[in-house]
Amino acid sequence: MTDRSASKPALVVDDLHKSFGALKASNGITLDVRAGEIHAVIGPNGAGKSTLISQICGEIRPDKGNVLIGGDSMNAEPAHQRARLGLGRSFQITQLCGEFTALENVVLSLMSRSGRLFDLWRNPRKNREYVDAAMEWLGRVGLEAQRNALASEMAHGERRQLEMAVALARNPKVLLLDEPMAGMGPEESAKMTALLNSLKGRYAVLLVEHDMEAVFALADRISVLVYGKVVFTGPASQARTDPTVRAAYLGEEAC
Ligand SMILES: Nc1ncnc2c1ncn2[C@@H]1O[C@H](COP(=O)(O)OP(=O)(O)OP(=O)(O)O)[C@@H](O)[C@H]1O
Repeated sequence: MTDRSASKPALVVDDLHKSFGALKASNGITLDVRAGEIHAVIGPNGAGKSTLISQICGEIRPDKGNVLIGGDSMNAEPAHQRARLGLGRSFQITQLCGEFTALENVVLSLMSRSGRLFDLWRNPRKNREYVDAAMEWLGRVGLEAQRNALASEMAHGERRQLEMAVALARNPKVLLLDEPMAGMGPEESAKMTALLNSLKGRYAVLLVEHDMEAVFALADRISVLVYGKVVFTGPASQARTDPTVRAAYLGEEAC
């Protein structure tokens, strides 16, 4: 068995600062995600979770601090280059092509990863290699049977599963999951939790999620963000009982 604690972090966030006017949305955030680890970031509304993700992705520039992937600083890299260097993301609001089928969405993702988007003018389904690979990803997220369904006509939970297939098809090293359970009922949440559980150990995952049941079922470590500051980082089992966490966020939910 590999000793994960000894491995170099796949993602490092080092002293990140970001203000919007007088509001410090990130106030010196430092955390890391190790290879194969699910590290959940939780915190109350407005704590700065989305702002953190946007800075990791390169959509928002920090005022100060650094984001490193595999030990390399990303500060000078635009968002598309970070994606190319191994940063995958599933969005809080779905980003699929609604007029394309589930299969076509994954094929397009594979094409964009291989830099062959110039093939777009052709019918993407003609390309056997992409179609076979896309089918495999659809199988991994449990959507084989829905391959010909239009993304816009799929149920919310299925669209989120498809989004995961689209993100995974790009072969990310680090996966940022921004509220993957948002808008899901208990059944869909349980399905997504099972899917994320099946990915455990293969990717470095930073998970932002309000669904505490899912967080405690999945996370190896939890960081708690309050007013743009990390007030706790540690194993999920400690987060449940830590007095700072309980006072800041979990309250009676953790009981
Ligand atoms: N572009 C912006 N301009 C001004 N203020 C912003 C901007 N983006 C975020 N904020 C503010 O920064 C703070 C952190 O917001 P953020 O969306 O990162 O929090 P969050 O933890 O993701 O919240 P939620 O759980 O509700 O999604 C909030 O007070 C928010 O109003």
